[in-house]
Amino acid sequence: MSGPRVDAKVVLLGKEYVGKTSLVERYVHQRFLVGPYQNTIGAAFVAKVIAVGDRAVTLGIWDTAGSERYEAMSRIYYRGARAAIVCYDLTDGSSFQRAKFWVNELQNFEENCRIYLCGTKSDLLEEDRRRRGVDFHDVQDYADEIKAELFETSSKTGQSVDELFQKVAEDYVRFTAFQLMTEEKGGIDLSQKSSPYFYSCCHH
Ligand SMILES: Nc1nc2c(ncn2[C@@H]2O[C@H](COP(=O)(O)OP(=O)(O)OP(=O)(O)O)[C@@H](O)[C@H]2O)c(=O)[nH]1
Repeated sequence: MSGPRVDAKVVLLGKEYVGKTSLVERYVHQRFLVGPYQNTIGAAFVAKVIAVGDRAVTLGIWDTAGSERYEAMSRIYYRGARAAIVCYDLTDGSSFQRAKFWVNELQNFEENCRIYLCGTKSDLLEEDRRRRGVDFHDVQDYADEIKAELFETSSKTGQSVDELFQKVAEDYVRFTAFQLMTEEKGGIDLSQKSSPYFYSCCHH
C-alpha cells in the first residue's frame, strides 16, 4: 500500500504562540481547540488534498515549533519547501519582527520558496481595533517589497484560512505545471521509509 504522494511541501514558520498549529487545525479539521496553550515540540506533519480546477493537489504541511530553542530544527523543515506561510500575531509587534527574520532566511537559503505572510488572530481585532499591534499598510508595503502574498486570518472564526491554503495550492499549480509535466518524479512517495519526508514527528 502506498502512502500519500506530496505534490507541494508547505512549511509554517513564526514566533511561538502566533497560532501556527491553530491555523493547521482550522484548515485540516475545521476546528478551533480551546484549552491551555501547548507549544509544538519539533514539528508536526499533515497532508491534505485540495482541488485546483479539476486537479487534486496534495499539500504536505509542516507545522514547526516557534520557540527559538527549536530554530535549528525549523531550518531543516523549510528545506525544499515550495511555499512558506510566515505567521505573525496581529496583536503582537514583536512577532512581526520574528516573521521578518524567517523571510530573510528563506530569501537567503530557499529562493524557490514562495512566501505568504499571515497575520493571525484577526478576531481579536474585530473585538477591539486598539489591539492591533502591526500596522496593515506597513505589512502590505513589506509584502510588496518581498513579493509575498498577505493574508489576515482567524483560526477561531475561520476567516481567510481556506483562502490562504487555496492560494498556496493554486500558485503551486500555476508555477510548477511545466516542471510537473516534464519531471519524471513530480512528488515524493511517503511510503518509502528512506524518504526525508518520512520523519516521525512529535507535537504537543
Ligand atoms: N483568538 C484567537 N486565538 C488564537 C488564534 N489562533 C491561535 N490562538 C491562540 O493562541 C495560542 C497559541 O496558538 P498555537 O496555535 O498553539 O500557536 P503556535 O504558533 O503553534 O505556537 P508554537 O507551537 O509554540 O510555535 C493558543 O492559546 C490559541 O488558542 C485565533 O485565530 N484567534
